[in-house]
Amino acid sequence: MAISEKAILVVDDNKEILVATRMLLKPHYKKVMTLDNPHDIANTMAKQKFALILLDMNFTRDSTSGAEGFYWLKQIKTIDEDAVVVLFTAFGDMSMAVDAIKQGASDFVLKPWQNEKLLATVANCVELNTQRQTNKKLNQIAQLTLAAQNKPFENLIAASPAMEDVFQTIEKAAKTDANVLVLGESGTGKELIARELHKQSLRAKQTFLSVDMGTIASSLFESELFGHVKGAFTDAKENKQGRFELADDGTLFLDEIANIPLALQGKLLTAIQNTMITPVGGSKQIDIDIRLITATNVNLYDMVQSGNFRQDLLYRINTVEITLPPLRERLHDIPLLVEFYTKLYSEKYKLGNKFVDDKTMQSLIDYPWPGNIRELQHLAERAVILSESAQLQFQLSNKSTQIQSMQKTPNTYNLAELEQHTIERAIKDFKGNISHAAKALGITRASLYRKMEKFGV
Ligand SMILES: Nc1ncnc2c1ncn2[C@@H]1O[C@H](COP(=O)(O)OP(=O)(O)OP(=O)(O)O)[C@@H](O)[C@H]1O
Repeated sequence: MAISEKAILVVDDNKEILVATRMLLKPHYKKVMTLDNPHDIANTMAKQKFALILLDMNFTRDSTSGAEGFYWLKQIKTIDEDAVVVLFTAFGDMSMAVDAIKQGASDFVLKPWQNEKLLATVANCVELNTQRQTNKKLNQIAQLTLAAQNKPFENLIAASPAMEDVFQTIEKAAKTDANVLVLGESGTGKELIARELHKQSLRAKQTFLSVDMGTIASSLFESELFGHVKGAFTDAKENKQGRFELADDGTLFLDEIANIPLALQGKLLTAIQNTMITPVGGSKQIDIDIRLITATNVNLYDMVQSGNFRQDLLYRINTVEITLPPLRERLHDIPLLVEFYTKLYSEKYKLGNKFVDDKTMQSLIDYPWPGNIRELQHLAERAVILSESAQLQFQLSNKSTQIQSMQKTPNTYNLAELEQHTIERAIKDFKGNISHAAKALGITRASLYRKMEKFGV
């Protein structure tokens, strides 16, 4: 067995015992210290961290009660609550053993001991100490991560003046239960803002439930939002709670709110107004208490004008409105975001330190970022993976070529080129609304994003 680096302390007033334990343990543990006076425990513990303390129960001659052992056990635990202590005595009995464990000892050894047994007990307890230390470290890391995540604006990178108003509105609105509508182009961070509002709200410890209305088939909208009862329709084999009920007491974030069909908009309005829902096929109303945050990259006011969005619903959901500026209007943020994501992906893929030279950074600041922060994030990830040196190269798509290619149908039979062209055309025709473009293309939003990434659209 390899010699362990761990330190062990033995405390006993019988010097023969100290010599015997030292001889037994020394071949296995690098540091074995002994004390014949328990009053020296505090000083010794202050100088050295021990993986295990073997402690005698009875220090005064003729004493058999174990009271002294319990006293010193308590002192050790006061100094270090994680200390692993094994008590030994010549007069032990089971009830004393149980008491010792209750008071924080990890194990109990009877004198005279069998060498093998004592070594096994020591090895087990040293392992216990290692586990305790690891768990403590993990807990600390988890707490720090949680604290970092819960710090206001911790995950939001923004230093540009254009974002100052946004942060101020979040601070004012978060603590109220007001409904918030977040507007902004695709990829500007609307969901992140919704999460920030929740994090700073009085509901922070409750659920934050995000529902992307762009990915739910319109025939399932009502059941997804309000739930259904068994037998309500062919596939309704069980009662199912809807998103409103699942988010009860917390925050419900409805992304791509413009995708809700007119027929359901009235039901949504009633649910918000009455703070009650009725599952599909059910007759019982259920009270709900949610904070509603909605988001869209479509101009809802235009939709109201064209009769595609109910004005009364718009006025219900937009008590507070937050408009996120596109990245091209947040020039100060571009270098910060580039650095943030470069570091993140270099660490994630363990690719060492990467950097962006001034000329490249300037080209990133000048680039119009049609896909906003999502695009920057993807390009940074790709640059980190593909760059052969520490100096990063970004593959920015050329906007003018893009616009030209959008206008002409390519004279080719190449399927990939035709696919790219159709995707670009759909995005253009639906004015950047990814949900609508994906729907028209007959694919999901996630798959459209993947294809956009692949073609550098
Ligand atoms: N201020 C920011 N700092 C760091 N990362 C950000 C910031 N804003 C957005 N991001 C990142 O950009 C990506 C897109 O953000 P998000 O999904 O919130 O955008 P969105 O506006 O909701 O997009 P969509 O309209 O397509 O749903 C996410 O990975 C998010 O973490």
